[in-house]
Amino acid sequence: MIELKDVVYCRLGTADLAGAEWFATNILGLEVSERRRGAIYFKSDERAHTLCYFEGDPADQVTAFELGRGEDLQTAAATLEALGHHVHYGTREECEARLVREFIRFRDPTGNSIEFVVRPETTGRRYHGTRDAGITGFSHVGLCTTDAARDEAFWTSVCNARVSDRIGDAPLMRLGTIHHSIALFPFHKAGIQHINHQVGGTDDIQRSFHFVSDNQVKITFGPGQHPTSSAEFLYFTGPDGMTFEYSTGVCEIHDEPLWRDRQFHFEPKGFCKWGSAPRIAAFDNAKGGDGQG
Ligand SMILES: O=C(O)c1cccc(O)c1O
Ligand SMILES: [Fe+2]
Repeated sequence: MIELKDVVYCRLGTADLAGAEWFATNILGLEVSERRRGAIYFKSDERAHTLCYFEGDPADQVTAFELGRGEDLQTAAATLEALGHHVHYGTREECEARLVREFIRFRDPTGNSIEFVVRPETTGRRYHGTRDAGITGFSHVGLCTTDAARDEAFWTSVCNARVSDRIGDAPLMRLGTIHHSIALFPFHKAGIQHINHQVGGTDDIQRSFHFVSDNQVKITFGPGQHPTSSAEFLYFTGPDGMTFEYSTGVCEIHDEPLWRDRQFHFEPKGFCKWGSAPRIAAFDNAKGGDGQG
């Protein structure tokens, strides 16, 4: 069993690095932690970085998870190779570009590019964005899946993810006590479906609803409240069509052996208690999988 501790960063390719920086700082509210040739690193909490935009193909999207120790990485690589995944060992330069000691990269069964990393850098310094979005930290990622049952089995039997709830066939899975760190949404191709940052409270969600729409950024869902995690949320569209979510009040699961995953409807009421309807293809049965949005 590959023991994942947490989701640690996303890397997103873009043809417009300056535009991505503008959005990440002025709309999303992240802090630039470092600029390097062809890449900008963003901070959202005490970690050295939780998002990196780099000059490249927008289809080049990576999600990274932290593992315990170097030995665990060797074991994980052997497990993945035995299952037929091609595993790439990060070179020294690639490790430096990710602020980690070691990492491996492979593709999940859908084809999502995944990195397992050891000893990602932290700063011990709090994050301070120039726009006060109230962000308390990077929290979860939604990945596209072309076969939810197959990919759920990968994350829960090859790795240690546990299903907290399902919306239709979409599993929301935890790695620690937070309701979910990774979620899988049926779609016709691989990719990061959304990137979540937690914010301090309802005020931040409401303030961002106005701020984001006043700045001509497309709001695709919310404000609303998820019946699953009970988090209040807002979704909007970033560079290259990426969906970003703010949420607050995500529940924690502490009764680990007793918790039973619950089944919710894959329709607006399974996604929102307040009556908001998603305008996000992978959240919509009618559109999911046909490639729109
Ligand atoms: O927080 C949740 O429960 C949730 C549910 C559906 C989709 C999401 O992105 C979520 O974060
Ligand atoms: Fe989410």
